[in-house]
Amino acid sequence: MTDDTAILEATGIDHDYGTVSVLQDVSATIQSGAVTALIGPNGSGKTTFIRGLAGLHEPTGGEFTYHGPDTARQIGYLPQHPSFRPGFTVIETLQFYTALVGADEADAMGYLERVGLADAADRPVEALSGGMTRLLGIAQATVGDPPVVILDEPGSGLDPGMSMHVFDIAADLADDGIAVLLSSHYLELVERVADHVLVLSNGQLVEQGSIEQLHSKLDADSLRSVYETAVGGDLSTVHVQGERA
Ligand SMILES: Nc1ncnc2c1ncn2[C@@H]1O[C@H](COP(=O)(O)OP(=O)(O)OP(=O)(O)O)[C@@H](O)[C@H]1O
Repeated sequence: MTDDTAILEATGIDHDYGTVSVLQDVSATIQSGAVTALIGPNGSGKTTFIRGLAGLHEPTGGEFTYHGPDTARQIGYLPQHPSFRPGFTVIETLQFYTALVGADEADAMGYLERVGLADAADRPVEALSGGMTRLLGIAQATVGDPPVVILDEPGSGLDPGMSMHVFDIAADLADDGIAVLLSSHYLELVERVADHVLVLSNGQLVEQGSIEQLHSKLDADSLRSVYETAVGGDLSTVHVQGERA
């Protein structure tokens, strides 16, 4: 993995909400053919950074640069709380998204099969459980085969088997050459699939590297131990940025 494969780049990103600064000078690259994991405590700025990478909001400072091919869809995105327009079935919903990116509607079932949701194809989206809605969100993020797929907490709300399955999907996408960025609190699963890890704490990138590099740098034998050393402080308190916590 070298910078030659960097497809998405964040340079000196600052993000403020009003007077509250939640990201400070964050720089990172996302590589093709690799899973990059973004980890950090609640409120550390992961979703804010991810939404910026996905082009959903402008940073206060710095810039995001996309270096990839000029495809119909460049970045697929799973939001932290996916929701779909009621009144349509699962397959109709995915067919809508495939049509939107100019892909073949007949491919919709393939995207559903990949996330294990084919049996729910004819179910109305409002009848899906929380976990099934997230799986549909992951399928939606891959529609049109974008070269970058960004998944905000893909394992959240899924049972242990399905969360392992979605991390395996992320690894498979990377094996196919896609740049995958995911955020997660499931450190054991991150450790299993991530090629590169970004550790965000209190709005700053405090560590980054491969699992092996982080183990060796922080003299740690697990990602959990890397996390605890890198994040430090009181792990049982949410640090509310801009407030005294
Ligand atoms: N729209 C907003 N307006 C004001 N503050 C916001 C907004 N969105 C997020 N924040 C604040 O920015 C900080 C970072 O939030 P963010 O959602 O990026 O963190 P996170 O690392 O994704 O957290 P979690 O792991 O809990 O999902 C938090 O203090 C949050 O309250």
